[in-house]
Amino acid sequence: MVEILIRRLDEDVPLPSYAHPGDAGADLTTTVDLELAPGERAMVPTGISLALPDGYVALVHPRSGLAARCGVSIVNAPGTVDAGYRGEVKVMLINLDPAEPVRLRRGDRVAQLVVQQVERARFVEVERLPGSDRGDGGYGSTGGFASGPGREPVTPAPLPTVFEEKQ
Ligand SMILES: O=c1ccn([C@H]2C[C@H](O)[C@@H](COP(=O)(O)OP(=O)(O)OP(=O)(O)O)O2)c(=O)[nH]1
Ligand SMILES: [Mg+2]
Repeated sequence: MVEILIRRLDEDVPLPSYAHPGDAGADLTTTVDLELAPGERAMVPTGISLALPDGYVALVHPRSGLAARCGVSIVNAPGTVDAGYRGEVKVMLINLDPAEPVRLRRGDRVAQLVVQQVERARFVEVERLPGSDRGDGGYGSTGGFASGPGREPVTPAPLPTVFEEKQ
């Protein structure tokens, strides 16, 4: 078990806690009351900052209960808390419900922190990559969608290039 140094930025803020032994995610709470209209997002403070050991990351994951009951998710899920980050951990909540606003109170559990070891990579540039069974097949290349064929992945339409004369 890894030890993580933690600072409370707000009195009474509970430390992240695992609801059950064996849980992967430790719950984070909001330090503010907030209301999110349908489609609205907010950067929600958790009142804690961390010093993760080198080689670790903390990922800010949504809670499935909030998602299932209220349609609340995290815009950048999972958020990445880098080992060197010493600022307040924040949660970018979004209300994806098309009709209902959602109200959250200070102390409500709004996200869960998953701590993981990470591998750092050295990126080695080459002219040609080694072949593989999959090759460049992706984005549904193996089939199996209920909607069947005929629906293509959405790709952005190119914007017309506008040249502005500089004076
Ligand atoms: O859900 C999140 C995501 C990020 N962070 C903090 C910790 C993280 O180390 C820092 C930067 O996050 P990220 O690298 O995802 O954002 P960026 O847009 O790349 O910003 P930067 O240029 O500061 O790296 O913001 C959070 O508190 N919560
Ligand atoms: Mg970054």
